[in-house]
Amino acid sequence: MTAGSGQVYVVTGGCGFLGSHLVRMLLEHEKNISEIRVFDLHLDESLRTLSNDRVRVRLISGDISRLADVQEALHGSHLVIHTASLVDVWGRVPASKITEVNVTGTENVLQACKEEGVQYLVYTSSMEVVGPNIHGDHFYRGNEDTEYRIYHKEPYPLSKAKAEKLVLEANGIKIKGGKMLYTCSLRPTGIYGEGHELMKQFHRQGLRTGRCVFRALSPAIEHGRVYVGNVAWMHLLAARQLQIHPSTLGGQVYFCYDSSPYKSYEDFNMEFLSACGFKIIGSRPLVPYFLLYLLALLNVLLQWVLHGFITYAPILNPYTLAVASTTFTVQTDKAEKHFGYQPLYAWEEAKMRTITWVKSLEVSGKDLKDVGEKSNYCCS
Ligand SMILES: NC(=O)c1ccc[n+]([C@@H]2O[C@H](COP(=O)([O-])OP(=O)(O)OC[C@H]3O[C@@H](n4cnc5c(N)ncnc54)[C@H](O)[C@@H]3O)[C@@H](O)[C@H]2O)c1
Ligand SMILES: C[C@@H](CO)CCC[C@@H](C)[C@H]1CC[C@H]2[C@@H]3[C@H](O)C=C4C[C@@H](O)CC[C@]4(C)[C@H]3CC[C@]12C
Repeated sequence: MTAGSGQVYVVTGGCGFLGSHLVRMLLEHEKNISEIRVFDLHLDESLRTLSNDRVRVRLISGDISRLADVQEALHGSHLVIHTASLVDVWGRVPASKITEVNVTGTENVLQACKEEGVQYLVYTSSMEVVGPNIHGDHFYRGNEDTEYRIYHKEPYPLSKAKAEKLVLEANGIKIKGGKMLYTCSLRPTGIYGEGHELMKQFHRQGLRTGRCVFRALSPAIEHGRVYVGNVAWMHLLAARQLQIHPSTLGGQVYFCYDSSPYKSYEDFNMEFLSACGFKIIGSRPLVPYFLLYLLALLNVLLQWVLHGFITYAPILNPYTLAVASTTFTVQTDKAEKHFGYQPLYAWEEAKMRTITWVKSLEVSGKDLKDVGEKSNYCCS
């Protein structure tokens, strides 16, 4: 059967940062679908207006950790792209909740595929299922076969690794109707682009310091980043090709990559923030690592003391510092070899799209008001 021809796709977490780009990507580039079911705990009603005379965008409110919700959403569908996840490395939610959503939620998706006879599942995993580990082992231009000392202690990476394992192990199981389930897993590195919540935080933080970013990380530490539009495009292609070549893609993992430059996390963010007059201060870290680590530990202590009163979840904690301070870059062409993936957006276009969006944060003025900025003050 050719891919498409009036198929029903389910996108779990379809109202999220990646999910919403994926819904728009499917609408624009997947010509053979008749319905996109956007399954999410928090619905973004604006997505409903994207329906057109060819494709219906159907918003379904539900909890991935409730099997009945997932079964109902998948009933009669052809393929699931499972992006729903609690993305938390800051201690905002309890570990049990992260496991409930990311692991039990994935178990529910697999169970529902089996019971509803859904043959194809593309899972949105993460670079974090590999690393970086907290030992500081660098992963330099690695690929899907690179040996690495994987060591997970934090709830989020643990949950993504467990979920991915479940998805890959489910490849080839018998489902209702005597057919087989085919699965594959995509591992984005740090995703950036329009709507990235963390970028909003960095922008707001920078406004508070007079558009100055004080360098805290070594510029020698490279972090792989990938544009959200290319991650969405890779998901679309994987979904399409999993149906045509299930024996090639089934049970496989693929890093998500594009031509975004390898840079330190801060220098990469400055590619966009500098277009708004932000300046990075210091050619090397302005504070020694041990002081940053002490600050990270203080944040953990404050989070513990304030627990129950307020949710104190600053960007910096020992885990995020460890990840930010360890090189993790991928260099692979497995997705190209297996299903013809080529980035849809070149770096320059991804950069300009992101800059346009970051600039829109200023136009809205909300951020400026929040931090009492009177003018476009630029530090020297
Ligand atoms: N953002 C990144 O840098 C990055 C990198 C690698 C992988 N990923 C993965 O990409 C996927 C999407 O991440 P994102 O950055 O778009 O996050 P996001 O938080 O913007 O989107 C996640 C979506 O899942 C939904 N969700 C959460 N709990 C749910 C539940 N119980 N039931 C139903 N829906 C629920 C949320 O409402 C949200 O819309 C995740 O699986 C994440 O692990 C993200
Ligand atoms: C020390 C600060 C001074 O500016 C900078 C801290 C940056 C960190 C908050 C981020 C550095 C690397 C990020 C992670 C990476 O991009 C990949 C991820 C995988 C994804 O599945 C979830 C998000 C994340 C863990 C991401 C989180 C933020 C960083 C640790």
